[in-house]
Amino acid sequence: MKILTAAQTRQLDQATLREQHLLSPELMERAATAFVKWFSSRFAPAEAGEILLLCGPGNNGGDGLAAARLLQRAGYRLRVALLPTEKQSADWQHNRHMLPNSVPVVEIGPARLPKIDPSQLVIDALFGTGLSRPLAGLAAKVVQHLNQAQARVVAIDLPSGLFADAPQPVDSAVVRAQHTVSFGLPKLAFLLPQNAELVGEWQVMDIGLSANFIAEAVTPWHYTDAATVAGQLPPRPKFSHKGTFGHALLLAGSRGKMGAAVLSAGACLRSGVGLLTAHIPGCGYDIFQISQPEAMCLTDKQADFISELPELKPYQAVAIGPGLGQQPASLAVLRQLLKAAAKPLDKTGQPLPLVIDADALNLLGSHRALLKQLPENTVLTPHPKEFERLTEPARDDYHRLELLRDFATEHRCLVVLKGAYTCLATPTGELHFNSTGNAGMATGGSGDVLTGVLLALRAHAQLPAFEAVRLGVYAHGRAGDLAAALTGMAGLVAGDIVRHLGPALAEV
Ligand SMILES: NC(=O)C1=CN([C@@H]2O[C@H](COP(=O)(O)OP(=O)(O)OC[C@H]3O[C@@H](n4cnc5c(N)ncnc54)[C@H](OP(=O)(O)O)[C@@H]3O)[C@@H](O)[C@H]2O)[C@@H](O)CC1
Ligand SMILES: [K+]
Repeated sequence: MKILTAAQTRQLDQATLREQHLLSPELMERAATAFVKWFSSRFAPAEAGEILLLCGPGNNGGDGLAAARLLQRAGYRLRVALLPTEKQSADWQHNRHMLPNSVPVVEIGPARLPKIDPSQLVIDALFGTGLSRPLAGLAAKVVQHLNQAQARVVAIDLPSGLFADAPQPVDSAVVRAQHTVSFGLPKLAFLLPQNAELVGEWQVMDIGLSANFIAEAVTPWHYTDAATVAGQLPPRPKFSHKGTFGHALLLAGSRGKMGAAVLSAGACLRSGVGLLTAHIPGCGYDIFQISQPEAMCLTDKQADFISELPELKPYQAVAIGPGLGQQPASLAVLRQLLKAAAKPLDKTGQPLPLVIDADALNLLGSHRALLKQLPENTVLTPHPKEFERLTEPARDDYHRLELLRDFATEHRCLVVLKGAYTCLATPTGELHFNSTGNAGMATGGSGDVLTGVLLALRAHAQLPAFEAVRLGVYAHGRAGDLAAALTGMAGLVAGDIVRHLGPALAEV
């Protein structure tokens, strides 16, 4: 699914009207109907009590007025407070005219701010994608008044005052919504941690916007959902054997961190790899062989950390990093690996697929000259702190996305920036936000599991690099969601994610 800018969203609106021969109030009616459908599925009239609808001057306010009419017809009680302005949009005027007289309407003034109880349900239809500057004056005052009231707020399309696709000036007034009900496609602002408390829980309602326009729209931003990855995992042919799905090598573990190697290996095995060999420090031999009998095991001459790179010929993909530690000898192994992987090992001429995680990323961060040696399409899986070590501290979430895009294009690699809506940056500068996963996955070992999944999918001969990583990120999150449905978020441990990888991959 694509994510468009606010400007593209307006063009999409117009394209839909032209293509479907609609009058613009008809599209607004669709939006309002979709909003009311969501609203009534969430709040019964008795629970909602008297709803306050805050209404701005543009089409967002128009959506609000149309929704007010539909809600009243559905048995809800409400009052409307209008933000005074010189001009209102044509569709606003149409819907103002259509609003029955039985709905009380008042005009807001500096000395006439609407009364809001903490228990009140407020619908925010002040501003949407047409926001052209930060809120000031009376509009800002209304937003501050609303936020102070600590009422339950449902925003139409966007929390008012929030830019859909651009950074927010510090201290600008933005509605804090518990729910945001948007139309057509998700907005970039919804996916950034800095906006989480403003947007609340969000959903996108389908209002039949032009599929042709969306297909042709150019955007670096994408959202990976179930439809995106459906059918992407190649079927396992009847006459396949374990060689068909690749032989993966995992370099992981050090004294006290063998769990990372075990989890990563388990995830790799559960993600369809043909064969897995792990190269681990000597101290981990019993731990590893007992807990992962399906994997083969090579032990390093060092007991506590990895100091040797095995012969790479047998392998179709290599992952390095989980629980690795940052010993100079392990750095030397990373160095040798990058050098060896860059030389094509087989007749395809492609470099050996690599997945780099955890301490291997930290080693890259402290020896940045090595970044120049990353083979094309190497997969890096940093969390924000690890990413900062590879680049620089980000001023805000938008700046971090810029850094991410620049890094992936400069080093021609696939970077998986982990977090809520994990963002995959590609060598061509696309950013793909993932839809699956939950806060229960913010737990030790979760990243090691992801590395194992990606290792398996990169070893798969029929999956191109980008598709493999996008699918792996999605399946990892989905496995976390399936696990959390059983354990709850607090009770979730990384091993639960491993146990649900099979069902998650079966779904796609
Ligand atoms: N596209 C779609 O798919 C669909 C879109 N739909 C709906 O339309 C919404 C977008 O509507 P919209 O374009 O009329 O913009 P909206 O946010 O209502 O405000 C514009 C007005 O606010 C003003 N204004 C701006 N900033 C301001 C500020 N800081 N302080 C004060 N004033 C400010 C601005 O004035 P100006 O910038 O011209 O000075 C103008 O008067 C969208 O969010 C969705 O709800 C659905 O109906 C159908 C499907
Ligand atoms: K709004």
